[in-house]
Amino acid sequence: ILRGSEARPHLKPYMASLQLDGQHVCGGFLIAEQWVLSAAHCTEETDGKLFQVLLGAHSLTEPEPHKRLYQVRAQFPHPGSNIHNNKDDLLLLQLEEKAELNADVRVLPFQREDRDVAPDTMCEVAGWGTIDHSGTRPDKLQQLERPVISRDVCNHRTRHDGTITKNMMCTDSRRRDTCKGDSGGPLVCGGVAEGVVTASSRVCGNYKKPAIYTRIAPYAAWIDGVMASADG
Ligand SMILES: CC(C)CC(=O)Nc1cccc(-c2cccc(CN)c2)c1
Repeated sequence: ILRGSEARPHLKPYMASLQLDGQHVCGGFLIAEQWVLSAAHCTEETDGKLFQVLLGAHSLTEPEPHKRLYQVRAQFPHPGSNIHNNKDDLLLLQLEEKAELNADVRVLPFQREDRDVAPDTMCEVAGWGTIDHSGTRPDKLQQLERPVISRDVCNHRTRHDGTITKNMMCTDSRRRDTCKGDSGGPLVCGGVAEGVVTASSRVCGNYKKPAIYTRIAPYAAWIDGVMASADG
């Protein structure tokens, strides 16, 4: 998160840190006791290894009462996702066991009605992604409030030039923006997860490249189907 602020500790108890060998790679969030939603492109540099999922954390390094690292039983990238574009950029992770829910670990509901969030709506995004252009990583969760911008503005030829589909949404990226390592985190509008951070053009803080999110509502059936089939 570029030019955000430290989140109030444990006030976003749905936040997950997807880790490899103890290193934060991407964000995610708890959508059910045994399921975390994130971004498929986060698996680009994992060469087949499974993530570990840190829940209940504010600091990535300090001991905290309800902080716990969960093993992942299985990862389900959306079948339509690929490394060449941002399409269907969703990843479901089934935890090895149900997460222990408490004040610092809670499920976040996601939007199921497939209707665009109105432009200028203020939404919030959080993550442990880089906080400056030198790639400095924060130890503590950062947050940022950003206004939604219309798909037409986001698709302008000087912005994302028609690549934003009806399954994506955008927020203003002037100065304050999501960045590397924030992918997979939720865009929360009115207490409901409306989108999942995608890497889009992999530039940060440039107003000509608004932040892009995969809208969740169009994928509700896919999410329910995977959870139902894998839970048995
Ligand atoms: C395996 C993955 C971590 C690779 C990756 O995602 N790289 C990467 C590099 C630069 C910017 C970003 C990035 C993320 C989220 C939002 C944005 C744009 N606001 C950029 C993402």
